[in-house]
Amino acid sequence: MIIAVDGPAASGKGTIAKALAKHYGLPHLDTGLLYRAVGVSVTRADGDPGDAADALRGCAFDPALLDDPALKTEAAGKAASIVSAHPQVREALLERQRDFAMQDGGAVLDGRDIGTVIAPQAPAKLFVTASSEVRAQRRFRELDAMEQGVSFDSVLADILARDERDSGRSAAPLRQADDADLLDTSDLSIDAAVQRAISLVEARTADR
Ligand SMILES: Nc1ncnc2c1ncn2[C@@H]1O[C@H](COP(=O)(O)OP(=O)(O)O)[C@@H](O)[C@H]1O
Ligand SMILES: Nc1ccn([C@@H]2O[C@H](COP(=O)(O)OP(=O)(O)O)[C@@H](O)[C@H]2O)c(=O)n1
Repeated sequence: MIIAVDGPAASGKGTIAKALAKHYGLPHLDTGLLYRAVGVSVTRADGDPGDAADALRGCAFDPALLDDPALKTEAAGKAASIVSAHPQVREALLERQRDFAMQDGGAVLDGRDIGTVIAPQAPAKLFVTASSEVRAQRRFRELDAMEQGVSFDSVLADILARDERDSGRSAAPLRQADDADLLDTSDLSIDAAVQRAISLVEARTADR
C-alpha cells in the first residue's frame, strides 16, 4: 500500500507520515530532505539556487549529506524551495522517489507532489494543512531550539514566502490532489491528528 502525504511547511505532514509508517509497518521517505540536500549542496559550492545549471549540479550530492543537521535550518528550507522550482531538478530526483514508492509491500512518502506526480496511483492520499500562524508557531519552536536569533515574525514571513513559491511554480506546484483527503491539524494535538490520519487511510483502503 502506498500512502501519499502532502502539504505546506510545518503542517505536520512529516509527523503524520512517520506515525503512519510505524502503524502500518511501512518504510518512510521524507522527500523534502532530498530538495534540502540539493539546496545546501548548491549553497556550499557557492552556486546560485535560482540558476538551473547550478541547481542541477547540486543533485549529485553525497548521500551522507541527508544526515547533516544543516538540512533542518530555515535557510536550507528556503534554498530547497528555490531549487525545487527547476523542472530539471524535479526530473533528476523523480526516479529515486518513484522507486521508493513502488517497492514491494508499499511505502509512505511525504512532500508536496506525492499524490499528484510521484505516486498518483496511491490508494490513500492525505493533504495535511494548518493555518499559517499555527505552522509558524510550530516551526518557530523548532528553530528557536536549534538556531540563534530566530524571530517568530521572520519564521512567519519565510513560511508565507515558501507557500507562495511552492504553490505558484509551474513544475509540480503544491496542490491537493482531487482524490486526497484534507486534514487540517490547526486545532488537533499530534495524537488526535495521527488518529484522524489512520481513520482516513482505513476508510480509503477498507475494501482492499
Ligand atoms: N498536530 C500538531 N500539534 C502540535 N504540534 C505539531 C503537530 N503536528 C506536528 N507538530 C510539531 O510541529 C513541528 C513541525 O511538524 P512536521 O511534522 O515536521 O511538519 P512538516 O513535515 O509538515 O514540515 C514539529 O516540531 C512537530 O512536532
Ligand atoms: N516533494 C517535495 C518536497 C519538498 N519540496 C520542496 O522542498 C522544500 C522543503 O521541503 P520540506 O518538506 O523539507 O519542508 P517543510 O515542509 O518540512 O518545511 C519545500 O518548500 C518545497 O519547495 C518539493 O518541491 N517537493
